[in-house]
Amino acid sequence: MGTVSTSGLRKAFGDVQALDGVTLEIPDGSFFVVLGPSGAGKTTTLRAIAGLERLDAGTVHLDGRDATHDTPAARDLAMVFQSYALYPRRTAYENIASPLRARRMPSDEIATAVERVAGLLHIERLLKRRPAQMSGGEMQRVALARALVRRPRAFLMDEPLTNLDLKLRVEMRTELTRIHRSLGGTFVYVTNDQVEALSMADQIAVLRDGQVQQVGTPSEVYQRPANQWVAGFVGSPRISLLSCKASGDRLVGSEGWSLPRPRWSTAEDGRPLLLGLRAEDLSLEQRGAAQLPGEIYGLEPLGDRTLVDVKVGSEMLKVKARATIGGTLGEKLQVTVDLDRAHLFDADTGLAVPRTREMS
Ligand SMILES: Nc1ncnc2c1ncn2[C@@H]1O[C@H](COP(=O)(O)OP(=O)(O)OP(=O)(O)O)[C@@H](O)[C@H]1O
Repeated sequence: MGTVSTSGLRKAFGDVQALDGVTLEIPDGSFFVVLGPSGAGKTTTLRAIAGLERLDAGTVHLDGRDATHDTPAARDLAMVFQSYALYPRRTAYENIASPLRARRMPSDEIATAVERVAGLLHIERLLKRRPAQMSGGEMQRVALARALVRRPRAFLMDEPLTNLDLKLRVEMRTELTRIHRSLGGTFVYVTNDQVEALSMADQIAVLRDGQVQQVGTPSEVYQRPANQWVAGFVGSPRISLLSCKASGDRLVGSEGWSLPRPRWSTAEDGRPLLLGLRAEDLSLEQRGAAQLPGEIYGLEPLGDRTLVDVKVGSEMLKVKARATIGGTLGEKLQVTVDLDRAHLFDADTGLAVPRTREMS
């Protein structure tokens, strides 16, 4: 088993409220990602689970049992840090074997376990080398292998791919999800990289200023962000937001535009709203009744497509268009909006406007 739950974790460092009531239910066997910007409290959450942080309030339960006052060792969790923290004088084999040696496992069993995990991480040929003879990416794999060689209750990983170059990072994302599937343990993985979170997680908890903003599957967090902040943090390019109000069967923009009111919207007439539109839900092709008038402000060719900045009054939309799009700066055009995929947020609270049940 490897269920991890936290309830109302609070921790202040001087004036900084690093954790402000963090409650998480991490199911056994899940790949659970804690996502948030720098300073959100991700590392502190992980350290609290590991027993490395003295909490001001809150509890940590492991497999349903209160472990709040257990020592780190008694919790039986393996932690991988951003820095590899390998023993410099030991070979990769000895580094990976060290947690098993500490548990006095017989050496033939250790050899089998190290070979198995080395195979999983494709590092068989590195086993005789010392850290100084390895690249950063290789050391990172050895550090992961050292954590994965045991079968702890759960694996806690703090941005373990941060020090890798982009190509290796992308490869390791696939590797880690594959390893998770073949090992089947609980992974609690901290990152500030939303692509990493969306591509690897079963469940994502989005953290900001020590508070959980939303917990959900990657598609829930992306397609049904709980609030304007999550909508802006998850997704690249960033979601565009236009101020508007609902009025009868129309949405009326502060910049003078008007769109049919989305069928799913429960927004109250006259209340200040923000219409959230992702770049892929906008098009420069003329179809349908939902169109916004604007002018081209910028063109960013990305190879397979072009990102177009369109000015709508004083507000800006990012549109994902075909690579072959023509168009010149200042050109007037209409942007087609996929209203079923649009988002509405209350401009005062930032909370997503609830959707009618049949459209949710
Ligand atoms: N030992 C400490 N002493 C003082 N302040 C701390 C300490 N540890 C963390 N903090 C503060 O608590 C807040 C949360 O820090 P934490 O490291 O948990 O954030 P994070 O989300 O992991 O950020 P990053 O992505 O930059 O690692 C930050 O404002 C940080 O400066």
